[in-house]
Amino acid sequence: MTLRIAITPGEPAGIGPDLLLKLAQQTWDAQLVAIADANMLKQRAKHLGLSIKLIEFDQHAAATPAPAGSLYLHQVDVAEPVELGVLNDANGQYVLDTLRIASEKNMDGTFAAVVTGPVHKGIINKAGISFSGHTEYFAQQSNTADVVMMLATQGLRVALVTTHIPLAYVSRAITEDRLIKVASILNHDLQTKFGIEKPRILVCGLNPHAGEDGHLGREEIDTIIPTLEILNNQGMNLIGPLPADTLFQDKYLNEADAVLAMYHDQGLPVLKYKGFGNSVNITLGLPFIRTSVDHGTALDLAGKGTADVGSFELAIREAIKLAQEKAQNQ
Ligand SMILES: NC(=O)c1ccc[n+]([C@@H]2O[C@H](COP(=O)([O-])OP(=O)(O)OC[C@H]3O[C@@H](n4cnc5c(N)ncnc54)[C@H](O)[C@@H]3O)[C@@H](O)[C@H]2O)c1
Ligand SMILES: N[C@H](C(=O)O)[C@H](O)COP(=O)(O)O
Repeated sequence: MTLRIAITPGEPAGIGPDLLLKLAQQTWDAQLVAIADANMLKQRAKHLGLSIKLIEFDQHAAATPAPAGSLYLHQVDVAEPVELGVLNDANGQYVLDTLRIASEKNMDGTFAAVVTGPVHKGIINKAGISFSGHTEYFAQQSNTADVVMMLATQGLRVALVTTHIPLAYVSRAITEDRLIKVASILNHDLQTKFGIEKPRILVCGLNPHAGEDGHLGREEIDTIIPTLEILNNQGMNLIGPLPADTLFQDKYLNEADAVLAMYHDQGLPVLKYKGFGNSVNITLGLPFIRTSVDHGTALDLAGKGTADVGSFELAIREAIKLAQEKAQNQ
């Protein structure tokens, strides 16, 4: 059975459309459907010297993969013409509309997964729409209280307790409740989506040297250690809290299935240093499959044809793989 995968190229002035057009030059083992503006894609293809045939998406027709050099399209109009590398808040609503449609059509079963290209959070907010990231947006749209951001590259998976919040709020956001929910979703999805029977998860402390017995902060003693105890008593295999500056060594990572970091810039710089361009962002805990790139809009590279397709390609491959496994298990 051919599965349908929604693709949102993201910010139209960034590299998302370039990468999708490049990837549409090959054939895929799924029906990829771009949710985007046709004229914007055609103009970008022309600029990049790529040939592209856009095929109107009909969800009632049989799902078939597009031939190389073509792409199924669900039309969403940009509000204003797109200038390469130049953000325009008039198109903020367009970006959000592509995400809303992808979400709705994953929820109703039209698509088996969504792969998202990079969006610019700032310009969406400048357009008057409160937006902190796809992870939070899809959670809200699907009425899911708790989801987990996990990025994965060869040999390393990093999941986050907190995502796109100011650093000043992180300590307050690390509660027993949040830790239990995040660790449970991570543990469950490592078992069900990645086939790991009893995941071994390394948990970072929040403070330098995991708080140094309370001398450098008390979150470990007051919240993290007691919560890990509760979860380990329930059968999980959580190791920590460990000092985040030294846990990212092969001798620890080789024995682990994932690292749980307390906040965005504790875990992701390590992951991206190891695997930028070869990593995938997966939202765990959603009622549908969502993968994404490991990079942003790279406005400096839009239209140049030099942006690396590696992460977008991996995100599509991972979405297809997860969707095929889900279909087989249903
Ligand atoms: N998945 C997403 O939607 C996502 C992910 C990360 C950042 N962002 C957003 O992107 C915007 C810009 O963020 P940023 O400047 O911190 O990060 P960025 O990833 O856009 O750029 C950082 C650097 O990496 C380079 N780079 C990025 N992608 C590349 C690629 N595919 N090939 C080669 N080089 C690449 C850029 O040229 C730049 O030098 C922000 O609004 C941020 O929130 C979105
Ligand atoms: N935290 C992600 C990263 O650094 O790659 C990125 O901001 C995208 O997050 P969403 O998938 O929630 O938009």
